[in-house]
Amino acid sequence: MGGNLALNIAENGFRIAVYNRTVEKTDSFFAKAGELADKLVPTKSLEDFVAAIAKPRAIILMVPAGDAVDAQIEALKPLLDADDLIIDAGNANYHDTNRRDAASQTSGPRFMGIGVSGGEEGARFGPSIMAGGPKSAWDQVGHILEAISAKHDDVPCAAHLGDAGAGHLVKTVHNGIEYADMQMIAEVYGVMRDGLAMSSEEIGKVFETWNGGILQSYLIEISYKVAGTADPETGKPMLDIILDKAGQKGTGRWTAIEALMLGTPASAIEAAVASRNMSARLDERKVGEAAFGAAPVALDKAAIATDMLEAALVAGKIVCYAQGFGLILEAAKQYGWSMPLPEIAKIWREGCIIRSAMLNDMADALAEDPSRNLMLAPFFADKLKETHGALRKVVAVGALNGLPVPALSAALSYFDIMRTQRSTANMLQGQRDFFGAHGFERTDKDGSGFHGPWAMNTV
Ligand SMILES: NC(=O)C1=CN([C@@H]2O[C@H](COP(=O)(O)OP(=O)(O)OC[C@H]3O[C@@H](n4cnc5c(N)ncnc54)[C@H](OP(=O)(O)O)[C@@H]3O)[C@@H](O)[C@H]2O)C=CC1
Ligand SMILES: O=C(CO)[C@H](O)[C@H](O)COP(=O)(O)O
Repeated sequence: MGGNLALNIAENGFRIAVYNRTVEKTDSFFAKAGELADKLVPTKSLEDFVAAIAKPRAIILMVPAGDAVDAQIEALKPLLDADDLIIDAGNANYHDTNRRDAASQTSGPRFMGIGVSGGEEGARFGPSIMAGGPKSAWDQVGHILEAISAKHDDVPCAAHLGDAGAGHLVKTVHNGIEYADMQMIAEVYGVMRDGLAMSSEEIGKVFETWNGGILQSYLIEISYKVAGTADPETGKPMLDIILDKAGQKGTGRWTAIEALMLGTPASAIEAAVASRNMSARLDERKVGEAAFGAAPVALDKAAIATDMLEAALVAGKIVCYAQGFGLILEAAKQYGWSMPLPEIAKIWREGCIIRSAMLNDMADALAEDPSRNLMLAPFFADKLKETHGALRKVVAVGALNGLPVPALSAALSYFDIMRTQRSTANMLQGQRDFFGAHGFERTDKDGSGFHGPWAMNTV
């Protein structure tokens, strides 16, 4: 990622010094830089690297999140001036970014956290960039970040979103949405593979068709490419060769943790994280299959049409984005960050992993009213009215036939709960008051702290 960002910066006309702790990697990177070599200054020590940069310096770190970032900051600090700027462009936990931002304000150098999305290709040719930190830092480097970012109709997909960890929080939620979007695609893949006995190639063709419609997105595009690719070694579909154990580096989990901490619902994202955790327990799943038999039951071909799966995905996707934007809104309130929601939707339209046609409509809907639940914006409310029946059918057919659809199911439950005024939480409040005298509000009177007659009944 770091090497590709450096090449992107060089290609946009900025001279850039580069350093990697493994010197041979810097040498081979420089040797392969071709005509961009003129704009690159390879260095072999941190001292040489710092000396090669014009003051006030701006340094981008692209190393694994956590201890490596702290270690790199500590190594750089004695070599830098107070008005120099360190930019952490990795997938940092935003609480770490808040901490590093606070520390930088007492002793310098200045600090900025930016989220970069788009994978290696995005880093090289135009990622989406979510920046947080002091406005003065954005004023120093914003023009470079905008130049290297992806463009949507010539508009840069890079923006300053707020102070301290605001950029990394938005990148984390981006990844949480990425997890849910990917999981829901995997779930409809499962219905087609195990329920409808479709081949990988057939499923790939369905995804390809969907990519021409409302679901047009990078993730649907790569899904049809993954489904349609054969293993060069065996000639079998790649999907039949890839082990069904999903990895994760932590950003999806951080999103779920953050939602729980902020008390905002992100159930589709939580289901996606839990699904990756379950997928990783292959040994336990083998024992489970031996004990109970595999869950999936083949469906009658007429039980579900692929159009219905497409509509279910549309509904699920709207809910998952509504939850993601709701989480960003809640964090913005908590930290007093500006967090321009329409701007966030706009910078996700190109360059990043969750780029999709729907983000255009989301940007418009959030511009109308950023604090409204996205599913209530007229455009998305109409889409949900058209598609929630399909979501219900897919979840029901899945449940009845052992085809797990946890993220779609979580999305449906959220939709049903959030459109129902009278929930079942009165029972929870009654239980809480019974065992702990926690008190409740009444439907027929103002005020709080009312109690039921339980003590009397149990004496
Ligand atoms: N891969 C992706 O698609 C994306 C990754 N990211 C984020 O970007 C960051 C980098 O990821 P990526 O490029 O994929 O990772 P890589 O593992 O490919 O590269 C990591 C880099 O960090 C260096 N490094 C590792 N540990 C240390 C350390 N303790 N001190 C100093 N340098 C260290 C490595 O040096 P050496 O070569 O010597 O090992 C290498 O240059 C991560 O935070 C990741 O989450 C963000 C968006 C997308
Ligand atoms: O940030 C990214 C894309 O936006 C990275 O690709 C990220 O590492 C993917 O997350 P995970 O490894 O947990 O699936």
